[in-house]
Amino acid sequence: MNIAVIGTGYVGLTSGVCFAELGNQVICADIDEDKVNRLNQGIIPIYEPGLSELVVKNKCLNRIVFTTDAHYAIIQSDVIIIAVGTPSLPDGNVDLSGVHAVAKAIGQSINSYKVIVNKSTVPVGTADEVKRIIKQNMTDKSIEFDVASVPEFLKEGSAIEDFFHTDRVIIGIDSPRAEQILQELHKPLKTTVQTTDIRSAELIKYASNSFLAMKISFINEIANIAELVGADINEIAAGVGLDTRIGSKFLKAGIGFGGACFPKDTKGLLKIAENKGITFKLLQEVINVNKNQYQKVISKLEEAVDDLNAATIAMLGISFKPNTDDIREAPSLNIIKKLIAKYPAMKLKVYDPAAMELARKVLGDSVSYCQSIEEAVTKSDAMMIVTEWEEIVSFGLEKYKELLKRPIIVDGRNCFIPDEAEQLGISYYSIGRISGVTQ
Ligand SMILES: NC(=O)C1=CN([C@@H]2O[C@H](COP(=O)(O)OP(=O)(O)OC[C@H]3O[C@@H](n4cnc5c(N)ncnc54)[C@H](O)[C@@H]3O)[C@@H](O)[C@H]2O)C=CC1
Ligand SMILES: O=C(O)[C@H]1O[C@H](OP(=O)(O)OP(=O)(O)OC[C@H]2O[C@@H](n3ccc(=O)[nH]c3=O)[C@H](O)[C@@H]2O)[C@H](O)[C@@H](O)[C@@H]1O
Repeated sequence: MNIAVIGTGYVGLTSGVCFAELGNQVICADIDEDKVNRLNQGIIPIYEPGLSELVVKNKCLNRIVFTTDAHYAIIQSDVIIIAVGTPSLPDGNVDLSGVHAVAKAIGQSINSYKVIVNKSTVPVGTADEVKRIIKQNMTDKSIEFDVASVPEFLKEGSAIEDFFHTDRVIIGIDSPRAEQILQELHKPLKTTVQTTDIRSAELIKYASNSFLAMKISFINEIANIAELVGADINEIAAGVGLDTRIGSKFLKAGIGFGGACFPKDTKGLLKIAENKGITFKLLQEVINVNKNQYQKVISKLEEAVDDLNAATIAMLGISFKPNTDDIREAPSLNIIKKLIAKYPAMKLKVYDPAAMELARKVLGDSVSYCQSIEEAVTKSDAMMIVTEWEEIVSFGLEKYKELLKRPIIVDGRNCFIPDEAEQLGISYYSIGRISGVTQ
């Protein structure tokens, strides 16, 4: 099948190259000239395991090309996937300007029957708007087209794995002709395909992300109770998760959810409801709990270190989760901002296996950047773990103890067992567990 993907970010690039890998001809278009130039040289603009190899392979096989020319991408293709960003506006509503711009471009360029697939996360009713904008901009009004909603469920850090082994494909559609094409396109994924009406598909995406966010805020609230009553949140999550009606995933307590999607999509759903006169109080609380959760590591650091203004603190992990360089809405940024404001003389040494370049752009010279865990931790008065990268966990408690000036670890991701830290003489503070403080 000939496919155009408009918007070559985390979703567009991943789905574009995965559809190419399945044997389709894919043209990826993006307005970011620099990104397209780099992709044409085989340079991948994001850190995503396995992505580079797949792009290089499919470029060599001439199954994927990158261009800034959306017109070219549109006229060459039978299926056009919209995968542009849909960030939050200051009032929490969703910024659809990118989606609208693509719809206009499709209307202006459409030359034959196309299926337009919206993969961006968009409020209910957007497919209708896309249809209207395309029609408005068509010169030959006799050309037929269909609009579908096929939301994306991949996670950053495991995007390729998630694409090929997704739990489900949701096809929101109102035309048998388009449905057949999209069934055919997704057939090689050998997964459950649910076809539904377009509006339900659009809402399935927000409901899914908000439900997962709710699980995280719920377990974080239980963690806060566990800490006060002397229980262990990891044990609790394991026990609760054994109930298959609840499930064991997304019950990891920590410093709250970040990233480009949960914070944006929970706010987005709140607005979708509000615009229909509904106050989604439960979701509002999910957001409220998350807003405070990052402060846990700060209060624990304050408890552990007397004079933070005179201290050198190592911070390990900046990305919003491991295996990505994405720092959008990362809890690390809030932690850093707050610590700097409260303790202007504190020396903050940061290290992340992949996100240093992006962090530098956002944080400037407000922190010291380190090339390695060793550099960050050596002679620091305490360290914080903010992202549970494998490199950071496998470094091991013994080595941390050896390098730190004072053996204090504030772990926002529960990477270690408190008793083991205590046995090594480390003052270990984690989330939802009794702190193994040694004097
Ligand atoms: N990042 C993720 O893990 C997931 C994201 N989503 C959703 O997918 C959508 C895209 O997200 P990301 O890939 O993270 O965004 P991104 O910000 O990484 O990429 C968006 C791309 O679209 C390009 N773009 C913007 N306007 C354009 C236009 N008019 N024409 C052509 N290109 C244009 C930008 O230059 C950028 O390269 C969002 O709605 C997001 O909520 C859904 C599932 C997973
Ligand atoms: O719409 C999207 O963009 C995507 O959003 C999330 O994917 P992603 O944001 O990449 O990453 P997650 O693994 O979901 O993690 C999100 C945040 O929640 C946190 N988290 C996750 C799981 C958990 O148990 N505890 C927890 O604190 C992570 O540290 C991270 O900050 C969803 O998991 C994807 O299904 C969805 O497609």
